[in-house]
Amino acid sequence: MRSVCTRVTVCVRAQGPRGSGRALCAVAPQRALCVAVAPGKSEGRKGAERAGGRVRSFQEIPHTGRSGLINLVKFWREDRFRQIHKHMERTFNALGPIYREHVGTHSSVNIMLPADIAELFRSEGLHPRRMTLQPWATHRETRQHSKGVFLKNGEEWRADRLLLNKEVMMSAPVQRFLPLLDEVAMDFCRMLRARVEKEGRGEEGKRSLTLDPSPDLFRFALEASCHVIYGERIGLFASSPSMESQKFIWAVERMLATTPPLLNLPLGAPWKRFTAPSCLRAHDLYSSPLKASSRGEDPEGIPALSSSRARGSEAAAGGQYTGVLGQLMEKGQLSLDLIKANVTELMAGGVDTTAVPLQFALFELGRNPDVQERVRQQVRASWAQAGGDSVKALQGAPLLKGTIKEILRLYPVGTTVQRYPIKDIVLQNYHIPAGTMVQACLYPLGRSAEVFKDPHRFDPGRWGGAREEGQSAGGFRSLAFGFGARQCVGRRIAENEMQLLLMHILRSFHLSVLSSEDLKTTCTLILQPETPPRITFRKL
Ligand code: HEM
Repeated sequence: MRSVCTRVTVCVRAQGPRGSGRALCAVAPQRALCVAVAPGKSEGRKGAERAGGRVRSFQEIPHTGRSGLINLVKFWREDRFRQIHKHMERTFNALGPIYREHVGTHSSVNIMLPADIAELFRSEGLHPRRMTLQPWATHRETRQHSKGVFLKNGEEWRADRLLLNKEVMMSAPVQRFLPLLDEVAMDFCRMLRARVEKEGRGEEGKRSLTLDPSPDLFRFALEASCHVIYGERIGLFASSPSMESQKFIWAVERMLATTPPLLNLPLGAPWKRFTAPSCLRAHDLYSSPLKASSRGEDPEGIPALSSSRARGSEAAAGGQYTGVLGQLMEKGQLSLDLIKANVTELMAGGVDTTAVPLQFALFELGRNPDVQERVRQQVRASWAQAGGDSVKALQGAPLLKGTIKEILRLYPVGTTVQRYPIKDIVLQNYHIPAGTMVQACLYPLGRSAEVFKDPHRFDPGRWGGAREEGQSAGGFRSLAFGFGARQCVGRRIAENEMQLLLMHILRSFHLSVLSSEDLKTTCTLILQPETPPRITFRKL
């Protein structure tokens, strides 16, 4: 063993509301400490070969400090939770492509190279237990979660997930809900155009306005999710949303706000806040359409949504699309409790996950005018060819898809994807026992020069056609939505929602930013800008 001076890293597991393997909050204390590093630690596969074919033991994996307790204390004291992505990047640079972390009672093995990630996913690892967000979840379940009890990807989960996939992942339902997303995206642009015209500067018809679009993007994502999930608009772009919509928005906001603390500390104060009367009311309200429909009576408080149920059956009879909820209820294959759970999870997972990458996308397009123009040209050509049909136009503009992939490469919403291999595996020629928590670290992967040519360049074209980097070298480079049976169930909603919005924005506005400095980012539940970027929208 040799030893090098590096910073100690501490991590804790914090699974996201999407079951998304929001993996780590970590800390790199400022004081440099000496940590043991195994031979060959930074030499990757070459080092492994030099070990003479012997598979090295788990203990030999380079690590960031042995005492979980000390690490945990430092972790809290130094408040490094928020810089976990940067910390991981630094640690890989210091220790090589695999390292262990130990904090409190949690430990993980971290990897970042596509070949290792492929090996991990092929090993059919178990997924961290899907976090139970529903208000009707028992406290016992949450305790189990905190103790690290994990469910297998068992039959019950799989059956539930396959039914859900039929409503949100497969091509036929996606084609049916695309117009719903498109309607919201067009409304967003209409609203923004009116605002630029009213509040902007410059001559009429060419005015520009600089603003922080994050609150509007949040409203867009919430409105779009509701439209797809409930088949109903909640009126967030209306000049004055109805009282019922306001209550619903409040309920969703409360649910989103009270969930994150639970993920790290399921017991104690955060749990009390989560179950506090006001919050429970929020949850009740939030799920009341379902509760009421299960009682066979009109739900109180949310006429907009209750009427949607009534209209839903009429619409269904007329062959109209009734939203994911309507479809699940009509088909009746899932119990009402499971429908509630899934709808809650879709709502919890579907708002900031898309609103935040859209902030990054507007920023990157704004600071890369040439790229912006290339994407716009393609969008315009495709729009003209599609005769103004948004859904067809999307297909003819692959740079939009490339833009989203590129944004998620540079700014992955969840910084890691986690698995527990069900059998022993070998990574970087180290033995990894079954049941070890292994994390694919997406932020360092996306910014690695070993994996991407010129990784800091924003280049949506790198994902297109023959040049597609993700494919050309064996894949496992674009993993923001996870992988396999457990991949993000909202993926098709998210991809299409973001692409449609960007398409309409690029048709309507030229984007620029005041400063092209890199954005400072922070990792709370998801990776986001420390301060939302201000964007200048100039009417085209
Ligand atoms: C850019 C947007 C998004 C990203 C990057 C993202 C990312 C992820 C990731 C990494 C996972 C875990 C996958 C795995 O472990 O293999 C996940 C799971 C999940 N996501 Fe997303 N997500 C996004 C948007 C959404 C949206 C819009 C929804 C809902 C409409 C959603 C709902 C979920 C749910 C319910 C799960 C758990 C699935 C399961 O375990 O069965 N996500 N997401």
